[in-house]
Amino acid sequence: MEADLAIRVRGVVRCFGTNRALDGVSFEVRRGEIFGLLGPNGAGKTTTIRVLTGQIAPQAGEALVAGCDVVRDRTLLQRRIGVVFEEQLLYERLSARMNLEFACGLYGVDPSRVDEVLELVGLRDRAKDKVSSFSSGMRQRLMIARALIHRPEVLFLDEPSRGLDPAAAAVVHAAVLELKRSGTTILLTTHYMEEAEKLCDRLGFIVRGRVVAVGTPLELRLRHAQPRMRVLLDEDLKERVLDLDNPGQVGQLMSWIAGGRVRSAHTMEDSMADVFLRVAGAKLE
Ligand SMILES: Nc1ncnc2c1ncn2[C@@H]1O[C@H](COP(=O)(O)OP(=O)(O)OP(=O)(O)O)[C@@H](O)[C@H]1O
Repeated sequence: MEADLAIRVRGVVRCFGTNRALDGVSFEVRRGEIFGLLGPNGAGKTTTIRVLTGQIAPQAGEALVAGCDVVRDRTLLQRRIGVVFEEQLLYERLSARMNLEFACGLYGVDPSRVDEVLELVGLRDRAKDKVSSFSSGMRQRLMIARALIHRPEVLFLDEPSRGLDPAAAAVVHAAVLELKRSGTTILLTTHYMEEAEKLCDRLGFIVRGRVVAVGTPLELRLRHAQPRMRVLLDEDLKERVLDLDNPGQVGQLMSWIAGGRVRSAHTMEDSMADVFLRVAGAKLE
């Protein structure tokens, strides 16, 4: 695998019965980047993570993660990756510190690592508190801390802000960015487009088990965004949205301007959700 790649996925297929959950997934993640896999419910995000973390085997294709083949080198893979899934549990009646010391024991890591990971996720001052007193955001950060105990090269986060309010999500985002600074490669899944755009260096759009577009948020916008203009006419003050790629609509706008009928005209920026829908829609047609 090329030295600057942390993940390389080629043509991965995974079926559940007759359902092709992954239908030839291919993408690459560079070392040290935050890569976001974006897609609607059932697109195959969680299944991709389960394949890349060695939990289920692909039926075709290959995937390399942190230099390990996810099928042949599963044991070594477990030492090189960390995973946070929604359904994972913490020990509610134990303190944050004890949860992490327990994880140190599992991985044979010196307990002095606990303070480092607590610091990374901003939970050092809550170390002694029982998990049962933690908010959802704090639990999420503790799960991230636990996944980091053995200094994984690649961290997988499945829907890291699912169910969190914007303030709690922002704290989780800060922890993810801090990790990136420490050199960890992060692959996260989400269906929150705006969050992905803010947090990720590059995004992959996944639709029906295929990665249909990959790029930086800016690249995806430049490639797929549609220039539009919001126009208000003097006569009825009703807002009209014009597609500037459509010559007929541009002609219409010119004639309104020439006739002195335009009260105001503003260009509109597509949201990442608009960009996604355009790419996904084109692939589904
Ligand atoms: N263990 C399983 N058994 C049967 N079908 C499964 C299993 N896991 C996933 N699937 C199916 O595979 C497809 C992809 O599911 P997956 O959970 O990967 O999607 P997702 O993109 O993570 O969706 P969500 O955003 O809802 O979590 C879906 O059609 C799902 O029903």
